[in-house]
Amino acid sequence: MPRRHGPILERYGVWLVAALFACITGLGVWSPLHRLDLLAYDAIEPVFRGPALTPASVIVAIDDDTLDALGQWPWSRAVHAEMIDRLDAAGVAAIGVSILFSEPGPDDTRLAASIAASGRVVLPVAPRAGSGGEGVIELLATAKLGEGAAAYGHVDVELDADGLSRRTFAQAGSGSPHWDALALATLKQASRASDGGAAQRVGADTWIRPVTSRTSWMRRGEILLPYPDGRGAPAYLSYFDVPSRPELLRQLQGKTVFIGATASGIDAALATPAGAQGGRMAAVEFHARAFEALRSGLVYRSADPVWTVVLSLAFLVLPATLFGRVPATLAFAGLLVAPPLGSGLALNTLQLWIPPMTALVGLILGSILWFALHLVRTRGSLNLALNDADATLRSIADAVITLDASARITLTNPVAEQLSGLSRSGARGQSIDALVRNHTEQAGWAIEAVLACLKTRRTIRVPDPIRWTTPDGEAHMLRLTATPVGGTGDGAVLALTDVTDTLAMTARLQHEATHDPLTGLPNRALLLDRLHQALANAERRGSLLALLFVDLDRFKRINDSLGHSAGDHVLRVAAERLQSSVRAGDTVARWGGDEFIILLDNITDTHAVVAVADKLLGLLERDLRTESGTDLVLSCSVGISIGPKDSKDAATLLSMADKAMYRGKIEGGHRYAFYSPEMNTWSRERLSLEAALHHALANREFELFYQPQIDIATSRLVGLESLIRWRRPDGGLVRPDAFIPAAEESGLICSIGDWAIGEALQQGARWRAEGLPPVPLSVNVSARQCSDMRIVDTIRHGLADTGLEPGLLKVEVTESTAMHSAERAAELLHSIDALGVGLSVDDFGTGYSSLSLLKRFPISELKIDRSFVGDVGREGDDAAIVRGTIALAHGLGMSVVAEGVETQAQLRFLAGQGCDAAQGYLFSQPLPAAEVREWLKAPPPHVPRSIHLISGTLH
Ligand SMILES: Nc1nc2c(ncn2[C@@H]2O[C@@H]3COP(=O)(O)O[C@H]4[C@@H](O)[C@H](n5cnc6c(=O)[nH]c(N)nc65)O[C@@H]4COP(=O)(O)O[C@H]3[C@H]2O)c(=O)[nH]1
Repeated sequence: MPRRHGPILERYGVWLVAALFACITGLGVWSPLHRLDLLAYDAIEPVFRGPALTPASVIVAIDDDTLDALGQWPWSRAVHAEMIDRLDAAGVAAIGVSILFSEPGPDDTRLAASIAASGRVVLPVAPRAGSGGEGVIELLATAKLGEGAAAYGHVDVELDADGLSRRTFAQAGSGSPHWDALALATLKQASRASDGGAAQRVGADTWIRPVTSRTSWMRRGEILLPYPDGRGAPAYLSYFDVPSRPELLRQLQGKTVFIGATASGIDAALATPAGAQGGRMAAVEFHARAFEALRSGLVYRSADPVWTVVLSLAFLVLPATLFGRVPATLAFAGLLVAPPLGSGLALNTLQLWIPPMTALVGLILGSILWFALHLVRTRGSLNLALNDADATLRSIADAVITLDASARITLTNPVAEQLSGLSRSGARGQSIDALVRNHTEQAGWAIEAVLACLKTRRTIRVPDPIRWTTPDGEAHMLRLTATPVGGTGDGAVLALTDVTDTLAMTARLQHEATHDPLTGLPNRALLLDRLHQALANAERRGSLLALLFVDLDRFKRINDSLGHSAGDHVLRVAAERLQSSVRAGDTVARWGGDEFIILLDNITDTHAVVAVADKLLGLLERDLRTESGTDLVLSCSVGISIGPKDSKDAATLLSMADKAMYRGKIEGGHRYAFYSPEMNTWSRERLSLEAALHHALANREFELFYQPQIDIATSRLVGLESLIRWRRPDGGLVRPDAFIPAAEESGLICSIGDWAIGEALQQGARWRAEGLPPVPLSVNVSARQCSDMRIVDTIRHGLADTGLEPGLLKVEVTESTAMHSAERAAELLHSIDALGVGLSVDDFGTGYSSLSLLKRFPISELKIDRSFVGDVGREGDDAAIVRGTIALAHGLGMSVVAEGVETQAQLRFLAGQGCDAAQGYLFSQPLPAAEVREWLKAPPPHVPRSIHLISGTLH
C-alpha cells in the first residue's frame, strides 16, 4: 500500500497554519521588513498621491552665498530683525523660523521688537536630551524673543528604521504633546492671517510651558509626509537677496516664509528618501514641505500594527481560496500585486499607510503552504490513481505493454506476461522489436505500428489481427493498437486484444450464414456471391462459366415414403457425390430442397461441362443404402446454362439453368440439358398447361376412349385399353402425350390417374349393367402413381363401389416403372395382384428389364411397344425383339399384346410368332365409350376379315 500523505498533513495542517500565523506576527515586528515597507512607501506613495496645491510657502535660505555676502555665522540678531521687518512690510502671511535663538544675544532687544511688531513669527521648539540622561527637555528661544512670537512649533522629526526622515508629529512636547509641529503652527498662523484675525502672542497662549522639563518627550498625531519629489515643493530664495531686491519682497505678499539655514556647516540637515538619492535635505525645507503637505491635505498616518498583522493573516488564507479556481500563475501574480495595490489605495482614499511587506510575505508563505498541501494531496491522488491503474491493468483481458520513447518496454500487465512468457521485471528495458519477433511472423506490422505511433503521436490500429504463439505453443489471434502517451516523444501503450474466440465465432457465424447446415455446402447467398464474382472474372478474362442446376429425381417420393431422416441421408450422400464430381475450385451449393447448383468457373468450352454432367449422373446412379437398410438408386436432372454466353446476369443464368433442368426432368429425368432460347416459351406454356389441367380436372373435362384388343387366333375382342382424352371447352380433343408429362411433373397425374381408374371401373359396371359381355379393361398408371401404395386403395375402393369383378380390370405399368425400384414395385404389384386385378407391362422393350425381376413380379401380360411392331415386316432387329419378347412372355407364362398394329403384314408376322392379341389402327382407333358398345356385342366385320386373311395366309 502506498503511503497516504493527505490525511497526515490534514491532521497537522492546523499546527502548520498556526506556526505560519506566529511567523507572520513575528514578521510584523521584524525590522528588515520595516525597511522594505519604507522602500515600498517611497515607491507607492508618489503613484497614488492626490493632486497638490500650488505652493504657498517660500524658503528664505541662509545658504553659502548668503554667508559669503553677509559674513560668518552667527550674525548679529539685528540682521534677522531687519529681515522680519522687511518681510512683515512685504505682507507675508506667516514666518516660520527654524533657527533656535535659545542663547541670549546682544541684539535680542531689537529682534524681539521686530518679532513682536510682526506678530506672525513662529519660533521653533526642539527636543534635547536632558542632562544626566533623564528625560527630554524642550529647547526654546529666549524668553525675551519668545514673548513676541505668534506661536512656537516643535521641530521634532522621526527617524525611520532606514535612518531617513519621512514623518513628524502634529503635537509633541516634553511630558505631554503640547506643541504643534512648526509646519502646523505656521499653517495655523498663516490661516489666521488670511482670515484677518489678530495675531495671538505666544505669551498670551496658555499652552506655552516653561523652557525646560525633565519628563519624557511625548508625541501625538503622526504626520507621514509625501515622498519629497518636485510636486508642491516650496521655492528657495537666498537670504541676502531678499532685502536688496524689492521685486522679490513684493512677490512674497500673502506667502508663508520659512527662514532657516541651508549652508553647509550650519544647517540641521536631515536624511530623507529624496536626500538618499541626491543629498541631504535642510531642516527648513522639511518643515516647509510639511507645511505644504498639511495645507494640501497630503499627509498620512500609519495603520495600527495590529491591523497590519490581521490583514497579513488574511492574505495567508487568500491563496487557498484563489488557487485552483484561476490559473496558478495568474493567481500568484494577482496576489503579489494585491498588497502594494491595497496600500496605494488606502493611501489615496483613507490617507492611511498600510505597510504591504508583511502581507506580501504572508501571501508568499500562504502560497507555499498551499502548494505544499496541494503537492501532498496530488501525490496522494497520484498514488491512488497509480493503484487504480495497476488494478485495472491487472484485471483487463487485453495484454498491455507500455513503451518509452525509444520503444523499450517499461511496464507489462499479467496478460502480456502470459503471452510473452516474461515477468514484468524481465520484460522491462527490452526492445519491443525483440519481444514481438519471438512470437509472431507478422512482427513487422506490430513494429511499424509502434514506430508510427511514436513518430506521429497518433493512435495506430493494425487492421488485421496478428497470429501470436505463446511460449507454451498456443496460437492466439491478437488485434494490436498503439496509443501515444504523454507529450511529444513520451512513449506509447501497446494493447493486444485477444480476438481468437471472436474470430472463430465470426468464422462460424459466417460459415453458418453462407452454408447449408445439412450438407455443409455453400448456400444460396454464397453461391450468388461467387456467381457474381465468376461472371465478372469471366467477362474480364474472356472465359466462360457453367451453371449446372441439379434436381434429384423422385426425391419427394423418397422423403414421403422413407421418412425425412432417409431424405436427409440421401441429400448428404448426393451432396458428397456432387462435390466429388467437380474440381476443387468449383462450387457445389445447395439451392434448396433437392436442388443443387454447381458453378464451374473458368472453362474454355462446353466439353468440360458435359464431362462433369456425365460424371455426376454416373456418380449419383451408384447404389445407395439408407440408414434403415433400404437400397436406393438416385438419379437427377441437370440443366446447364453458360455465362456470359447465355447471359451476363446471374439471376437470368440461374433461371436458364432451372428451365433446362425442368426440360430434362419432363423428358424423363436422369439426363442433362443445355439451355436453349425456346425453353423460355416452353416453360411459360408448361405453366399455363398445368393451370389448365387443374381446371380441367375440376370441370370434368377429361374422358376415356377405349381401344379394342383383338385375339389374333379367334378375332374375338379380348380387352379394351382405356386412353385418356382432354376435351377442351372449345370442343378440341387433346391427346395424352400433350398433357400427361405436365400432369406427371406437377403431381396432378395422381388425381387424374385416380379419376381414370374410377371412370374405367364405372364404365365397365355400366356396360355390365346393360348386359353387354364382360371384357377386361386396361388402365394406364404412371410411375408417379406407383410411388406409394395409395393406388391399391383407389383400386380396392373403385371395385367395391362399382361391384365389378376384379378380373375385368388390368393395370398397365410401364417397364421402367416396374424395373426402377424393384423392391417397392414388387410390393405394389403383389398388392394389386392380391386384389385379383391383372397386371400388364406396357411399352415392353423400351427399358432394361431384368428377367429375374420379371419372373418375381405377378405380371400376366406383356405389351410390345408399337415402335418395335412398326418395322417387324422388314425382318430386322425389331422383328427379332418382337420374336424374343413373345417367346420370353410365353416362357414366363404371360400373354402378349402387340401395340400399334396397322397393317396386315404386321398382324401376319405377329400371328406367325404366336402373339396372343393385337391392338392398333388395323382394327380400331381409340373410341369414345358410346361407340364401343357395338364392339362389345361383336367385333365389326373388318376384324374377322383381317384375321381370316392372315389365317388364310398362314395356313
Ligand atoms: N401410331 C399408332 N398409334 C396407335 C395405334 N394403335 C394405338 N395407338 C396409340 O398408342 C397409344 C397406346 O397407348 P400407350 O402405349 O399406353 O401410351 C399411352 C399411355 O402411356 C398414355 N396414357 C393414355 N391414357 C392414359 C391414362 O389414363 N393414364 C396414364 N397414366 N397414361 C395414359 O398416353 C399414351 C398415349 O396415348 P394415346 O395418344 O391414346 O395413344 C395410344 C394409342 O392411341 C396404331 O396403330 N398406330
